[in-house]
Amino acid sequence: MSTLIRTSTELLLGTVSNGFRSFQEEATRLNARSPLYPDKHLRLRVLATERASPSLSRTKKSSNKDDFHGTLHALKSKNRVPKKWLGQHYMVNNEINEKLVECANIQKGDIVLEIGPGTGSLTNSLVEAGAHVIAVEKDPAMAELIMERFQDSGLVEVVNEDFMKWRIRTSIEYFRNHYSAKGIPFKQIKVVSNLPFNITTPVVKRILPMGDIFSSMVLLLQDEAAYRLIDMSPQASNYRSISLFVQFFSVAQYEMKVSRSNFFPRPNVDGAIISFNIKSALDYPSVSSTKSFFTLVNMAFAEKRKMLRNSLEHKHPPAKIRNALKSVNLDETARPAELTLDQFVALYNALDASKENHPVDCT
Ligand SMILES: C[S@@+](CC[C@H](N)C(=O)[O-])C[C@H]1O[C@@H](n2cnc3c(N)ncnc32)[C@H](O)[C@@H]1O
Repeated sequence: MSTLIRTSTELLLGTVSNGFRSFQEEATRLNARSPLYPDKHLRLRVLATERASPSLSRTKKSSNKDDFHGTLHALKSKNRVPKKWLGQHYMVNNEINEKLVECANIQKGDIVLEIGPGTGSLTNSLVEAGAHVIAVEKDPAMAELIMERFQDSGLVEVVNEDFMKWRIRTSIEYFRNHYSAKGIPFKQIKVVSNLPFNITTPVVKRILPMGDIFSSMVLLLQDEAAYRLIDMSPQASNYRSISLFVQFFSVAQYEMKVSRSNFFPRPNVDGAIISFNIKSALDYPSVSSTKSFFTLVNMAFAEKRKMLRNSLEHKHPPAKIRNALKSVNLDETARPAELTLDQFVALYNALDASKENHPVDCT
């Protein structure tokens, strides 16, 4: 079973009115003395954020724990350095957190899985909406921070694990028992996360096929990745096998663009909010095996510009592919990016049916 860390002490941040000088002075002081800004490039980005985001500059005297200064203070409190390899770009605009909560339609009593809670700014908005949050954080320092922060809420369970290695089904079963022992009705889980950009696709691939556990997912991710996931129009430059995967398992929607100036440290790209309404298995397109369907799709897209009759030839003889293409009204020169999901399903089923009609001769 994964390490479950129950929260222990209340907020370490307090108010941020304890003598913060002007932002420029503070940033310069930290740059000189602390490993918080370990390199020149990061320091420059911090200053650029200040220049590009006057609304954040105005929050200098604010006591909001999740604004720019609150986040800086939380990180500084125990010398926590933003780790680039963990995608630690923290949200410093609470309006965006509230937008994520709104897109996920969080209601009191909902159970939410948050991947990468960081300093807990989104977690806090979820808790304020009345959700029970299971927060999976890879960085032990951030797990400890969030644990301390939400100790008294009784609404946050912190798991210090790499989400990519987290055993979802076993762990959710554990939480099902845990919540029912506390008299909390267990229902399908909503996923809400400001994701580290580098694990976007693997997270989507893990969550979407689990429609029996998860009902929806709202992600803040890299804008470019967002288009790759939701572009369902054949021939579009972003159209690829992951777009078909998303469409197969969910109904996805682009909600809004999020400027890079809302994060600290500021990333080199903008973000976007995408919501996924996760389908249950009954609503999947009809194929004999989702696994072998996606093997076919991936094989077809491995060389996107190649004709299907060539890219699928490792799996099926050319005549069989030609016949299958013809039987579903596709040109024999068709390429993968020209097919809709429905056409891929029809092609797969035609190839699958001809397999049944012509069993391999073993004599
Ligand atoms: C983009 S930050 C978001 C932090 C916070 N939710 C916010 O909105 O400010 C991503 C967070 O995910 C954590 N993280 C990175 N890789 C992870 C993984 N594989 N599993 C769980 N958490 C991860 C990072 O440590 C970081 O706290």
